[in-house]
Amino acid sequence: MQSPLIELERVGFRRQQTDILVDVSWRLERQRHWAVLGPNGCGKTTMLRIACGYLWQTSGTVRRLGAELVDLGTLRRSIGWVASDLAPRIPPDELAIETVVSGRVAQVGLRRIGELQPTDADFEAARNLLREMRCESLAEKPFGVLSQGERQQTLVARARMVDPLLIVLDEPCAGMDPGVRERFLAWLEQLAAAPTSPSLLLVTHHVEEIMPSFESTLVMQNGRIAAAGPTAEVVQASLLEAIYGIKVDRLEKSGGRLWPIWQA
Ligand SMILES: Nc1ncnc2c1ncn2[C@@H]1O[C@H](COP(=O)(O)OP(=O)(O)OP(=O)(O)O)[C@@H](O)[C@H]1O
Repeated sequence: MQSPLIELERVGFRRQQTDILVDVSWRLERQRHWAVLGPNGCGKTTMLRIACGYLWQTSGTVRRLGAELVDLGTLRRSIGWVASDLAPRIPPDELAIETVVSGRVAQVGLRRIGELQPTDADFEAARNLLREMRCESLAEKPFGVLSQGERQQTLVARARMVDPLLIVLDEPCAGMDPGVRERFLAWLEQLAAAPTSPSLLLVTHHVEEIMPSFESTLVMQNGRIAAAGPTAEVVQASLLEAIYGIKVDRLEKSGGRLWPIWQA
């Protein structure tokens, strides 16, 4: 049996006399998709940065790709990180296809790469990815003119250039209007349901963004795991009320998704 992609065992993270993560134990199996929920500042990003080897825990054990010590190069090629701090760093005049190709060397801005010149094969691979992900039409557009949804699609394609085992999407729908968001989520669901998809971790503040293929959900509160398991069991009105401190009138199911109706 293959080892889990990531295993956290009683992980803690402490900074400036403050416990940011406490006793976090969680396991991400290969080819599973998880959603991560939790109020602002509860430790979601910190936990994922530790899980992906961008930050080191101050207590507990983390196994990435089945080992406590993994070569950082291997780790970077195995995990794609798509977060809001990435898009502003992409040169606006860079073509989307170039942005995707830049994922090959995990560097932002293809034209700054210098010695590591991309090959025709890299461009072909990038174009194939965009085609497979049904966004080939973006290829020749400058990154700066893409919509929020198209930017996220391009960044996911970029993350896939190294054929990662896992892609982390940290609030990918932030700032999207409802139409852009729904189109992006439909596209994400197609990707998640495809047999070639890497594991996907979706951090979100909005329960309705948890698409049906995200069968598991992790909920954090105050640096601890409040619940983790099958989405349908974990995402309950009582839990949402407890973590967000606001009444839920009802939780409706539509299109395989859960939609909380918050009480005014
Ligand atoms: N290096 C650090 N030093 C001190 N405090 C930190 C550090 N990193 C994170 N924090 C604090 O830890 C808490 C958790 O931050 P984190 O970014 O993980 O939360 P989050 O759940 O991702 O929040 P959001 O939903 O707002 O993005 C926050 O209060 C943050 O200010």
